[in-house]
Amino acid sequence: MEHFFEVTDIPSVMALRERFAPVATEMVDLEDALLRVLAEDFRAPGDIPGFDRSTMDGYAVRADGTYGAGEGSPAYLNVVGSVAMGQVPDHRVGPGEASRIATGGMLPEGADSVMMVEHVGVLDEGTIEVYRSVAPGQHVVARNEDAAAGQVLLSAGRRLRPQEIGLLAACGVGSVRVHAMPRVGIISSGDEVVPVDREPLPGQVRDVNSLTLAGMVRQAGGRPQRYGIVPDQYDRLLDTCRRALAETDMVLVSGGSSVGTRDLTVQVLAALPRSAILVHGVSISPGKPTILAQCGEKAFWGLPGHVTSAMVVFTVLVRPFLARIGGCRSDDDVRVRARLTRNVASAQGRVDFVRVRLVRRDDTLWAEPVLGASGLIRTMVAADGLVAVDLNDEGLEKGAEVDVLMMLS
Ligand SMILES: Nc1nc2c(c(=O)[nH]1)N[C@H]1C(S)=C(S)[C@@H](COP(=O)(O)OP(=O)(O)OC[C@H]3O[C@@H](n4cnc5c(N)ncnc54)[C@H](O)[C@@H]3O)O[C@H]1N2
Ligand code: MOO
Repeated sequence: MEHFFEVTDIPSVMALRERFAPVATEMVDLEDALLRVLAEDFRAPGDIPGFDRSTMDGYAVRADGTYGAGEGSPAYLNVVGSVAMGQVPDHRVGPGEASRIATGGMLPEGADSVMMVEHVGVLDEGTIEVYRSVAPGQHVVARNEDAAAGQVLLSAGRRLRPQEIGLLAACGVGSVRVHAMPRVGIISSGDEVVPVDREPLPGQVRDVNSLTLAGMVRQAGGRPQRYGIVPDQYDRLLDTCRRALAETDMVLVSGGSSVGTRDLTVQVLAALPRSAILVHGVSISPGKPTILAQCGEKAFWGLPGHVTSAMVVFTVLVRPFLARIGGCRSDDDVRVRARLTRNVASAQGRVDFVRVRLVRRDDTLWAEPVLGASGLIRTMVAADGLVAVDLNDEGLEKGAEVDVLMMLS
């Protein structure tokens, strides 16, 4: 009987991440920093906005001079000047005084709040009456409210979204140190696999995995590098794997990861320079025949050939490793809560990943299992995410609340 591999559970695979160090860093212009991973803590170089700033059109005032003011008992203030936008006011505001100010203007010395123009009556050029009271700080953004000088605003390992780029821009940063985008080599293997532009003969299939995996690498902030399709020949596979290993930071080879006579991947990975097989078989479904080798400092994955299995393994296992070598310390996973539309059966001793489609009905988000073999790409096309049925569960019941791990779009 064919000896099958020992399986490793998901937490044990995840613990292996620390064997792989983040890739080098580089400086990029702020304009090119979107979705890159910050390589060092970023501290505010000064207070932002740097001056007390009005958030309304109106009059800069001293709050204590407005206390008790109302429609029937207005407070009277002398207008001592106007604040020009983008300039330091040339006057101060004393007791019983006010200064005209627009949204974004710098508060004159002495003023601590802003009275909205709607709550003011102009009596003459130099006098207003105010019909409300304001509290100190009302309608004002303080000089260090966005950031105080020296404060750590962004920690290393953070993926930069448009708002983080905006914060860096507000701090006057023109370029920023980020981790390089990890290069990920992608190899498809199998005598039956043909390029997408070729008409498959009976028994052949077009190469799907090169494209799906390249797309997922990109979504995860990596740079895919494709090495095409290699037939089930030891020397040719070894040669291509060696080249990919030398030229990239992590490699994925799909197909041939199981235990069939032509499943060469594990032998090839074991023959790579400074290689150790860390995992051959993971207690998940789909995706059990997954291999993880360490070749020198780099991770080399053997993914199942089945198109859905390869995508599930990427989502559940490879992506966290890619995040790690990309220097990312935040969890990029997006999960939503939903209720199952039907019972889901599962085997004990492995984590089953059920593909689900999300449907909103009666104000409830429902997860509807998508059925079909793991060799069918249409099941992934129909799915919005994955629901994990735990190692010790025999299944989940209709109506059960579940976490849906979303496939990124
Ligand atoms: N006796 C057993 N047989 C199998 C087991 C098992 O436990 N015992 N596991 C099954 C599972 S689960 C999977 S998944 C597959 C994984 O097998 P391999 O990783 O060795 O993959 P292949 O046999 O090479 O291919 C599987 C399937 O996928 C197609 N394929 C391969 N590459 C591509 C590609 N780039 N694009 C599209 N389709 C691809 C290939 O033609 C096969 O149909 O093993 C089971 N067997
Ligand atoms: O792992 Mo296989 O991927 O169950 O289809």
